[in-house]
Amino acid sequence: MVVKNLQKVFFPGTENEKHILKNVSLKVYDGDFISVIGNNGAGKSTLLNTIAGTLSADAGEINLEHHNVVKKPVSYRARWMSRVFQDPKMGTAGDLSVAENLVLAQSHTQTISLRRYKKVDQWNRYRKLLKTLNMGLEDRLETQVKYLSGGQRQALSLLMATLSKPKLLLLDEHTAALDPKTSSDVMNITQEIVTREGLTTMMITHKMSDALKYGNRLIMVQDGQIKLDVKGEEKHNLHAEDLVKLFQE
Ligand SMILES: Nc1ncnc2c1ncn2[C@@H]1O[C@H](COP(=O)(O)OP(=O)(O)OP(=O)(O)O)[C@@H](O)[C@H]1O
Repeated sequence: MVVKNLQKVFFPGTENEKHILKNVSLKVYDGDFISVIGNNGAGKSTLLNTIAGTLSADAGEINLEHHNVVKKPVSYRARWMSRVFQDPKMGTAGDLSVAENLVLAQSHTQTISLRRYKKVDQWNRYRKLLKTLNMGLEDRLETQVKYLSGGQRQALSLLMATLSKPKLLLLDEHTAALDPKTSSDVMNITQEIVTREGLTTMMITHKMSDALKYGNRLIMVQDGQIKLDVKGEEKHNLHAEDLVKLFQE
């Protein structure tokens, strides 16, 4: 994905006019796993929202799979993108069972009927996939999702978001609402799925330790611009204190 000169202005032409994305350009390479950090209000979610299409950009380009999607609706971009939000309830349907949720996620790219999901091969496939999450969900295929814990539900959201192997996975503080142990479990699952499927991923996090530990690349957004963009060895050599200093500049 290539983002070029992306701009977002809230309340244009009024005294409250706010330039939130100031000509942001970013080249995301296939297989990049990017941690996105930055102060509250820096523009991280706005960046993800304009990429996903839930917010329209005021100027700039977003090139995805050789299409400039900047003016395309969310539904058009959704064929290439998946997203997991902070609230585990956002990515799953509480009144449907675990299996039914997986059918819905699969029907994103394939025609599959809710009535036929119990076919044995499908059922076994789901069981196998759920087992990889290590959250005991493989034995709860018929449980309504609203009865799962936040961690189980977020792990399921992650599985659903990645079932159709998106070209871009957007994680918007997806572990922020979880307790430390569950958050760490969900991060490990994230790492495993992203690596196994080779998914290109952008993950907003406020946890410096996660930003440093996970992914091959780290960007810091500050005041609507990309202040830091490091990868590989350079990222590996960064420490939390370096980031804290940058936050204060
Ligand atoms: N729909 C909106 N209308 C007006 N202002 C908005 C809107 N969405 C975000 N903003 C403002 O844009 C700025 C950037 O918000 P954004 O949510 O992108 O920041 P963030 O870096 O994700 O922050 P946080 O870490 O707190 O989630 C903030 O000042 C916010 O108040």
